[in-house]
Parts: sequence; structure tokens; C-alpha cells
Amino acid sequence: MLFSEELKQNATPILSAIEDHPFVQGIATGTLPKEALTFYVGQDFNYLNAFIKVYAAAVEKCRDRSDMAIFNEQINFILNSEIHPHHVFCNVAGVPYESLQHAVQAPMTYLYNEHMYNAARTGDLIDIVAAMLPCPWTYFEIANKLIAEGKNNDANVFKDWIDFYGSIADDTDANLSDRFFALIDREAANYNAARLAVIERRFMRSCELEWDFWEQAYRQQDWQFTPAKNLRQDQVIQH
Ligand SMILES: Cc1ncc(C[n+]2csc(CCO)c2C)c(N)n1
Repeated sequence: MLFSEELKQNATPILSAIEDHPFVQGIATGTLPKEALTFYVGQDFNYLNAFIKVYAAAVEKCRDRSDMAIFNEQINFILNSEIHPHHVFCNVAGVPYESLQHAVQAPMTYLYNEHMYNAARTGDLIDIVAAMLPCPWTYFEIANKLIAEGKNNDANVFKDWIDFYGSIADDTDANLSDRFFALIDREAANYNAARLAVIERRFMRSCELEWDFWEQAYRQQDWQFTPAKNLRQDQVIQH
């Protein structure tokens, strides 16, 4: 079995839990509390800033320009296109996007960002891609399931969000997760079983952190004694 197939197979229960999560179900039905949407966007803006930096770290580990081009392209995609789904949530919530761009990391955002930075700091290219892959993979799976179920109908306020992450919109890179899985299979040939187990755990943890990220926003889970939302903008030191 290809290593990528093993990863997908082992992560299937987590993917199902994500698809069943009340936040994702709220996207399906077009009903989500304003507080969940704004918490998500604030944290996701922070998360995507970290994601861009981890892509930059991946460029540093590339051995050829065709790999570099993938990460370069994705940095552009996040900077210029990934703002659309955030706008969809902000419009539904009735909140200006700019007001959500200075959020300090809530606990799960901190954990997810640090998990990716750890792969960049202590791993090879394959470790970084394993930690990053659940992001495009789970969103692509979520959106295509919702499309298959006809949830991207005109009555759904989240139609554009679903189309963006699914295979419908023109400006999305629908095959990104396939390209990353192929890159992982190519690189996996250079590693022994013990090392592949570490790589697999990075992937599985990021899948789990994807579930945590939805849960955190749905329940607006903050630090208990040092809440992120009480910090002033000029006190924000985390990236
Ligand atoms: C927590 C979280 N996970 C996944 C995505 C979706 N996403 C973010 S970047 C990217 C691919 C860009 O290379 C995709 C699909 C998100 N927005 N937030």
C-alpha cells in the first residue's frame, strides 16, 4: 500500500468526525452563531500567517525548483485567494474583516501553529508536508461532500465558502492535496519504518488539530486565566 493511502486510511475516523462536527454541519445548513464565525476568522487569520511561514520553511528544504514553485504558488494563494472564505464568514456575521486580523492565538491555534513549526524545525521536507497536508485535505473532502449533498445551493449563505474549497471555483487549487500526497510518496522511499511512523504521527496530529480548530471556534474556547481576546493590539507578540 502506498504510504499516502495508509495515511488517508488511518485518518478516516478523524475526517468523519470533522464532517459530523456541528460547525461543519452549520456550514451545510447555513446556520452558525455570529460568535463562532468571528472566533474562527480571527484564529484562522492567525493560523494562515503561520501557515505561510511554514511554507517559507519548506522552500528552504527543497532540492529543486519544481518543488519550490509549489510552495511559492501556495504562499500566493493564501495571501490573495484564501481571504475569500474569510469574507464569506465576515459578511454573514456582519463584522468587518479588518477587526478580526489582530487576534492572539487561542490554545488550539497555538498548539497547531507550534506543531507545524516543530516539523519545520526538527524535520525534513516530508515532515513539514505531513504536518501541513491535513489542512488542504480535510477542507477539500468537507467541501466536496457538501457539494455532493447539494448543500451549495443558492439558499445557503455559505455557498461561496463551499464552492471555494470544493472543485467548483476557478481560483482554487483543487488538486493540492493530491500533489502533496504524491510528494510524500516520493520522499517516503528514503525513510525506514521507524522514521515513517514519526511522519505519520505528525499527519495524524494535524488531522486531530483540524477537529480541535472547529471545536475551539464553535465553543469559543479561550485561555482560562489569560484570555487572548482581552489583550490590546499593541500587546500582541505572538505570530
Ligand atoms: C485551520 C484551517 N485548516 C485548513 C484551512 C484551509 N486551507 C488553508 S491554507 C489551504 C491551502 C493553501 O495552500 C487550505 C486548503 C483553513 N483555512 N484553516
